[in-house]
Amino acid sequence: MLVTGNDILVPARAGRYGVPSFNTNNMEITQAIIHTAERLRSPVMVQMSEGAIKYGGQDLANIVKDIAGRATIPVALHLDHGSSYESALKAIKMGFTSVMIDASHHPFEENVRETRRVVEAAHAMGISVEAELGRLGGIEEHIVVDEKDAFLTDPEEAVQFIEQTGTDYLAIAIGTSHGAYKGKGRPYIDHARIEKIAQLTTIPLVAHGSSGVPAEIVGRFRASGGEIGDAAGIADEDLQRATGHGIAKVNVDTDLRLASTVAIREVLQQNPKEFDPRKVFGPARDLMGQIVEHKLRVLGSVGKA
Ligand SMILES: O=C(COP(=O)(O)O)N(O)CCCOP(=O)(O)O
Ligand SMILES: [Zn+2]
Repeated sequence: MLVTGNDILVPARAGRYGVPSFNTNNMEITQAIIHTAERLRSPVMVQMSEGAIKYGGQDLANIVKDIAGRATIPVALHLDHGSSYESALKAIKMGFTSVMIDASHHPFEENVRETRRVVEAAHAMGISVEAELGRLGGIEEHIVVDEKDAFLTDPEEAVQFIEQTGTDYLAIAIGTSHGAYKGKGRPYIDHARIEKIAQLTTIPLVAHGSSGVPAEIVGRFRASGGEIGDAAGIADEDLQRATGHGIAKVNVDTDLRLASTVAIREVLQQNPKEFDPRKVFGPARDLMGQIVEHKLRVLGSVGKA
């Protein structure tokens, strides 16, 4: 059933498990996410960025809402990285049940103002809100403190921000970053910072940039003709530690992108005569389903629905 983000994330924070929020850009990705979560009795969030809305629009939102609405598990449709009040309102009109306003690149006061505006409007319509404080970016473990503090989320500021905005959940910068290159080797995650923020706050916390970029998928990506550099993702153990300390929403996009591309490349390479799209997109859906299953198990949300 289609629910709000709070319906999923408040229990997750209380239960000290994480719920993945997977990005979607088409029907097969959406099916892989929701059908796998339903099979494993897990709540799940499906998110569309502004790029996905540009690409699939109301058609794609309707596919997500329809599959979510018929599912027997809680599913939220979330706007990822909404860049403005207008973008958040547009998503709510499209039927999203959770919206992010990402004003983290603005100074604190402006971020508060922008976020509070969206919170007031969204709450009036029963929609949950995610905001962001601090800026994503991989950090090298040896990085000097003041530089690291320059963009990681300050725990005291987080308390102020939540009080002043009323946001339902908060994306925090803790060393993760978007994409396939999250640092040299195992990215450094500032667990002390997560635990400090969790001690001072009660709302669900969000980790962006949480794809694992599994070596096996990267190897198959290369073997099937893909070009990718020194890719690295977030270790499962880091996610498990973080979800035990307040992280309730875990964003994953890159892993699904890599898996779908690997499956498509492999099918076309091994079957040069193939041109039935179902024979190409079907295996992509299956491999993405395996990625979804792994994440649900790592984050501990299996059986929570
Ligand atoms: O946190 C993440 C993804 O993290 P990941 O790269 O580690 O999967 N996201 O919010 C996904 C952002 C996707 O935006 P766009 O559709 O514009 O490319
Ligand atoms: Zn993100």
